[in-house]
Amino acid sequence: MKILTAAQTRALDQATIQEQGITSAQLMERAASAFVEWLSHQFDSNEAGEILLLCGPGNNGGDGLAAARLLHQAGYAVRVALLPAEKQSADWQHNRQQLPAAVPVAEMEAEKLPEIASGTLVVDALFGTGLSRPLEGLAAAVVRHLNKAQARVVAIDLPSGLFAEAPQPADSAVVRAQHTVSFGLPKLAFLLPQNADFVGAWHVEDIGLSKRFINETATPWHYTDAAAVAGALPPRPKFSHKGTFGHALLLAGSRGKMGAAVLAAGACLRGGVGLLTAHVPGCGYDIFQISQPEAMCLPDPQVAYLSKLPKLDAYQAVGIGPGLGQAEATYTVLRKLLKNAAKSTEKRPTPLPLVIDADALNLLGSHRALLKLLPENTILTPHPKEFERLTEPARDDYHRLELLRDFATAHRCLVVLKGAYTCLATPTGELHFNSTGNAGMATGGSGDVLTGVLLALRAHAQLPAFEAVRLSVYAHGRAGDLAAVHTGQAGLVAGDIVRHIGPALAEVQAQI
Ligand SMILES: NC(=O)C1=CN([C@@H]2O[C@H](COP(=O)(O)OP(=O)(O)OC[C@H]3O[C@@H](n4cnc5c(N)ncnc54)[C@H](OP(=O)(O)O)[C@@H]3O)[C@@H](O)[C@H]2O)[C@@H](O)CC1
Ligand SMILES: [K+]
Repeated sequence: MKILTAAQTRALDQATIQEQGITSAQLMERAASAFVEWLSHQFDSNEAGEILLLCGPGNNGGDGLAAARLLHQAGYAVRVALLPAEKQSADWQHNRQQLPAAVPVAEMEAEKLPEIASGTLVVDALFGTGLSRPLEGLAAAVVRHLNKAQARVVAIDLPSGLFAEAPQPADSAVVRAQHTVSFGLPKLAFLLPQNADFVGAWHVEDIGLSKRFINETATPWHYTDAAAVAGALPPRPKFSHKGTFGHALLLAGSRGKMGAAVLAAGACLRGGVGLLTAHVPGCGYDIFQISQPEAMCLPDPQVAYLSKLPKLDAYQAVGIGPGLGQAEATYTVLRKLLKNAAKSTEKRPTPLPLVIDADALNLLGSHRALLKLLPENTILTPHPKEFERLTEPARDDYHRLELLRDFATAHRCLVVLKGAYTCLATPTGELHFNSTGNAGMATGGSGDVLTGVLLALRAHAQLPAFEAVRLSVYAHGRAGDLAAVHTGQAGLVAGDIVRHIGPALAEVQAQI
């Protein structure tokens, strides 16, 4: 699913109106009906009580006025508070005229802000994508008044005061909504942690916007939903054998952190790899062999950490990092791996696919000269702190996305920035936000599991790099969601994610 800017969204409205031969008031009616349908599913008229709709002067306010009429007609008790302005949009005026006289309407004033009793259901229809500057004066006072009340707030399209794709100055007034109901496509602002308290739970309602316009409009931002990955995993041919799905090498573990190696290996096996060999420090040999009998194991001559790089000829992908530690000898292993993976051979004309995680990322951060050795299409999986060590501290979440995009394009690699909406940056500068996963996955070992899935799907001969990474991230989150059904979020551990990778991948497997 694409994510568009506010300006592109306005053009999308216009394209829809022209293409479908409807008026802008009819499109507004669709938006308001979709909103009212969502609201009435959520709250019946008893639960809702008297609903207060705060309406601004533009089309967001127009949506609010149309919603007030539809709610009134559906038997809800409503009252409207208008934000005074010099001019109102044409569709606002149309819907103001259509509002039945039985609906109480008041104009807000600085000294006469609407009373909002605790628990009141408030619809925020002050400003949407037309916000052109931070709120001040009466508008800011209304928003602060609303945020102080103990109200249940549902925002139409965007919480008022929030820009759709840019940061607002610190301390500016923004509505804190429990729910945001938007139309057609999600907005970039919904996906960033710094906006979580404003946006609340967000929902996107279909209002029949022009598919042609969406297809033809270029954007760097994408949202990976079920439709984006449906059928992405090729079916396993009947006459396949273990060689068909690649042989992966995992370099992982150090004394006290063998669990990371075991989890990554388990995830790689459940991710469908044909063969897996793990290279682990001597102290991890028994641990690994006993806990992963399906994998092969090469012990390093060093007991506590990795000091040698095995020959790479037999492998289709290599993962390095989980539980690795940052010993000097291990840094040498990483440097050698980057150099050898980049070399083309007769059997392998392109670089050997690599997945770099955890301490291998920290080693890259502390030896940045290694960055220029990264083979094309290498996958890096930092969390925000690890990413900062590779680049610089970000001013805010929007700046972090810029840094992410710059890093992926400069180093021609795929960077998976882990978080609630894990963001995959591609060498061409696209950003793909993942839709699956839950807060239960914020637990030790989750990242090691992702590395294992990535390793399996990168070893898969039929999956190009980008598809393999997007699918791995999606399936990892989905496995966490399936696991949480049984464990609850608090009870979820990384091993539960491993056990649900198979079912998650089965959901996205192409059917023939
Ligand atoms: N996308 C869709 O598919 C559909 C979208 N629809 C809806 O339309 C909404 C967008 O409507 P919109 O363009 O009229 O903008 P909106 O947010 O109402 O505000 C504009 C007004 O606010 C003013 N203003 C701006 N900033 C201000 C400030 N800081 N302080 C004070 N004033 C400020 C601005 O004035 P100006 O900037 O010109 O001074 C102008 O008067 C969209 O979010 C969705 O709800 C649906 O109806 C149909 C389907
Ligand atoms: K709003």
